[in-house]
Amino acid sequence: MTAVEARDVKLSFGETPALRGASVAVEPGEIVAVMGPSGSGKSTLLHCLAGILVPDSGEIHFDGRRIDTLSETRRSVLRRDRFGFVFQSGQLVPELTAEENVALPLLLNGVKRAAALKEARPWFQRLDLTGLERRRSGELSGGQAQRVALARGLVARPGALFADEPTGALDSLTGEQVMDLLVSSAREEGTTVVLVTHDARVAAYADRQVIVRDGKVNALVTA
Ligand SMILES: Nc1ncnc2c1ncn2[C@@H]1O[C@H](COP(=O)(O)OP(=O)(O)OP(=O)(O)O)[C@@H](O)[C@H]1O
Repeated sequence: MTAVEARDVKLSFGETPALRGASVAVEPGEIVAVMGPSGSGKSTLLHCLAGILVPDSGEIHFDGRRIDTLSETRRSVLRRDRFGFVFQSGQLVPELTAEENVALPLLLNGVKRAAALKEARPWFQRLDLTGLERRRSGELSGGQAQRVALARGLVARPGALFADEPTGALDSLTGEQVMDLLVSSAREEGTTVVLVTHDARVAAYADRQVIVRDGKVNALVTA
């Protein structure tokens, strides 16, 4: 059984076809990098796989279950309970401390504040963020903020982590540190990862790379 799968997915924004029959199947625990030129449909594919966008046709499956036919409410519950997300930058809540940001998915899942913060704290050591628990996002470097975002993406032990250019705003050394930690944490947790990047060095951390071109996944490269 695949963990995350798109079958012949088509999606247009008005007159613009973003996906023209995209298929990809990700195994449980696999880390797949989605590469391809700008505008080829990478983010749209990620958003379809994560149940954010609903394709015009085709199917999306998670853990053997079709998810594109679920209601918006059920998809949003699925995203909250089973998926983690890391985006390019700026996605921490500025009013919250770093540890509150990490605890956020647990709080949204109904975990009590003290218990959520207790679960959040070990991630600071794991992701080399010790001492930064009480800082707000404005007081963190770009790399620190991305590691906080990564901790937040993984804290609720999601079945799948969806990352869209998670190192896009970082210099290459900082980006590699974030990727190292993303890959090692995902492997320890057995989390399936779908990662959009146009950086070949970032994609090299994945088990497998797929290339999106003109809205189709038309090339497979084994890393
Ligand atoms: N919300 C939207 N409304 C209209 N058109 C959109 C929207 N989102 C994406 N598109 C169009 O769909 C196509 C695919 O976009 P997408 O963002 O998936 O590409 P991408 O490969 O992720 O690009 P990039 O690498 O530049 O982020 C592009 O032609 C884009 O202009």
